[in-house]
Amino acid sequence: MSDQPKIIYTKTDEAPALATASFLPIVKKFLAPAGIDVETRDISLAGRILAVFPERLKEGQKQEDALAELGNLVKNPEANVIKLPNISASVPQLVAAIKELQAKGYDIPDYLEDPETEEEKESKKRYDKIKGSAVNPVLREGNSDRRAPKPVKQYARNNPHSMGEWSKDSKSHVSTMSHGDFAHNEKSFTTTKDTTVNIQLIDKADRTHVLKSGLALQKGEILDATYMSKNALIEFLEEEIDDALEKDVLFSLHMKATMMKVSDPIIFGHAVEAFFKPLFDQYSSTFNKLGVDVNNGLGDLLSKLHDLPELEREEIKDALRDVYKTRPSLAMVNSDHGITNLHVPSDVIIDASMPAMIRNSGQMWNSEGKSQDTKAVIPDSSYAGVYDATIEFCKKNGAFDPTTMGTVPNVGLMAQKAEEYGSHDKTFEIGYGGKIQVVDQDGTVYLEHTVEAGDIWRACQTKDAPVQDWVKLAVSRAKATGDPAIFWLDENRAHDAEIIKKVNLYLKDHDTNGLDITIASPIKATERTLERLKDGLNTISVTGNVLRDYNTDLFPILEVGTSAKMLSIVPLMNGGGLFETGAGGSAPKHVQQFEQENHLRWDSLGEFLALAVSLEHLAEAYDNNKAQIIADALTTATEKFLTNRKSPSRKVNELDNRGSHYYLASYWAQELANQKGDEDLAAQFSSLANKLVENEEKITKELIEVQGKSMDIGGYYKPDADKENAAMRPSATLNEIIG
Ligand SMILES: NC(=O)C1=CN([C@@H]2O[C@H](COP(=O)(O)OP(=O)(O)OC[C@H]3O[C@@H](n4cnc5c(N)ncnc54)[C@H](OP(=O)(O)O)[C@@H]3O)[C@@H](O)[C@H]2O)C=CC1
Ligand SMILES: O=C(O)CCC(=O)C(=O)O
Ligand SMILES: [Mg+2]
Repeated sequence: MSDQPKIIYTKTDEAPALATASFLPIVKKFLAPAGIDVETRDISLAGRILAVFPERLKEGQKQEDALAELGNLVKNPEANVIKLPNISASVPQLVAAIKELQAKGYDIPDYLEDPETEEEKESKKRYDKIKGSAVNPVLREGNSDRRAPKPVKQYARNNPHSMGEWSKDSKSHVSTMSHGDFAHNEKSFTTTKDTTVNIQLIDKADRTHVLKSGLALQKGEILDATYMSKNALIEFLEEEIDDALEKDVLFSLHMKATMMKVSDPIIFGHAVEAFFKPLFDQYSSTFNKLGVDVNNGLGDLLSKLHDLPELEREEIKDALRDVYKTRPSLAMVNSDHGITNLHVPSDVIIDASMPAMIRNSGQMWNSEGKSQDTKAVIPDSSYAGVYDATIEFCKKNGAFDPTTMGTVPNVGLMAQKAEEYGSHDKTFEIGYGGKIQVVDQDGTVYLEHTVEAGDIWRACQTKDAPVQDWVKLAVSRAKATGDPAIFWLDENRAHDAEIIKKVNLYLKDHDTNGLDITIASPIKATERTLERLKDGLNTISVTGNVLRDYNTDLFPILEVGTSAKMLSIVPLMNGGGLFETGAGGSAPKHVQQFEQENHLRWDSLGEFLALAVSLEHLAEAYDNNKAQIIADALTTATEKFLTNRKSPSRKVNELDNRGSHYYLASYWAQELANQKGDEDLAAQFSSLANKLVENEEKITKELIEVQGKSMDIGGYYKPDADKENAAMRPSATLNEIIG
């Protein structure tokens, strides 16, 4: 380990990046007296794009590959990284970021869906690595421990967020496939030796197409493979579109096109085509000529129509209007601007979108901006049952009550790209019907499926060491809390059956005396957990990677209103710490509001919580008592911050993100000035505390006065740093105190 303790604070995108411009100077000021360096690394979407085209950029434009550097660091015991949410870019977002950078004078290539020259192919390859969820899987060299800290729960109990009422007659429901999907086609096995396999397709003419070669598998690793049948999917979508019309509910598709960056955009594209089928039947050749890519949503089609002569364009728009008349209403992302659920694949992301719907009485927004019962279409049935069970529970029991409900922390299997979220390089849209095989060098076939052209086939890996670490983490959380822990695993699912064997084996490595640790299928686990939750009881959900993602938005959003208030720790397998700030995303809607009226409603509570645990980790690793005292003071200050309700308001001309940072700083300095554990620190912080307290009125006035006007920070994906800093630090008085 190096002598100098260091915390890496990531620079990301959208609302969290704005918040960083205000909060980071405060962090640096408070950590310096303990000799702690705080360094930033740019892993924003724009930063990651620039980092991969150094040969095309001028000196001064080039950017280090910070993600690669951090990817190495997290395998190191000295890693201490605070990770804010970043954009997991869908193609429309990636293209928009490229355009902005090009306009700013960066000579980077276009993103071409169908590259022809070698150079174009190479550019696409680099962009495809940046696309989707490309940051988190690289940094997450550990499993996930996410929970609502006690003061956050207490705050929600005392100040409950709004919860939409549930009616027994609600028509809202989940629709999922009953055959032909990933869940039903899964096969799985555990390797008994280190080996290398190929994935190959033998077509009906007996030709062999190697889809992936040299895939290394470690002894004890679980490999599973499955596919989504294109025909079954389309049949399902068509039935559900008709059913939504008949039941008079909104049609809404819920996917994870960002993390499942290869499979889910294809499924999304099929939904767009199925929904607007009459349009595609009539104009498919025009759309082909225009290069419309349905996987990028209706938005892509509409923007490409601009390339047509006016007459032709208007004809198609009329035809589109006619289609809407014969279809069920679509759930809207933004009814004011006519943005539907099918416009952009990254607008409706299942982990956040389903809980938001459940919190809103099971309803989504229609084109008139009103709430309406909804059919939530989740094609693959592997995990859809969790939402179905929750919705049915709410119909029966009414909405949960945040003042009395319990809590559901999560211990998630995540390390080393576990399970589905690491499957992209092994996911293929099948070109020819035939047999797809996973085969080793000796010709032994481990897994085999018969597939048709257009099916989506994928393989997932789950290494053994992460499973051992996950079981250990589950036991340690169960011990620390005394709460029951349920492994959400379905013995009837091929992959889960392999995991269950390991769980039973590795539980024996631990003293589980007196602990309540069980295994139940996701649906049964949901039902049991919800019963307990309603009665004010806590249950740890121990899940695989996808349910980790789903549950850590679902329960927090019901319990405390948002997953931004979660403590989200990734104990790295090699001893370092990755501290994620909250469990949610980068809140694009907050940036829109900020640009319109200079009010940022982003709540940095997740950053405060992450910083405190990062400091505790550092204090222990470096035996640095000052760091521990600063961490304790931050924890107490955060509690006071909650009690005094200094979180940002949603409304303009009230305390926003920046004002909330002032209060945190003021409480933090007061705690440090008053503590007795380190006189030196107390002396250093006492004048700072006095200045912050004395200037409360002046500072908050300065911070609120600037609001109400539009704000331009010179870019969306790559704002102008000076403009951003000026915008996020508008109080001259506070700036002078913080320095
Ligand atoms: N860890 C990561 O890096 C993650 C990244 N993402 C990425 O983030 C982007 C947006 O994803 P999306 O699914 O819309 O989810 P978000 O979590 O960004 O937003 C959903 C809503 O949650 C509320 N919210 C989230 N965070 C905060 C906060 N700190 N303070 C107050 N409210 C908050 C907001 O509600 P309201 O509008 O009502 O204020 C927001 O609109 C995508 O690009 C996605 O890929 C998503 C998840 C995790
Ligand atoms: O990495 C991403 O794209 C999203 C991550 C996420 O939603 C989560 O970890 O909860
Ligand atoms: Mg998530």
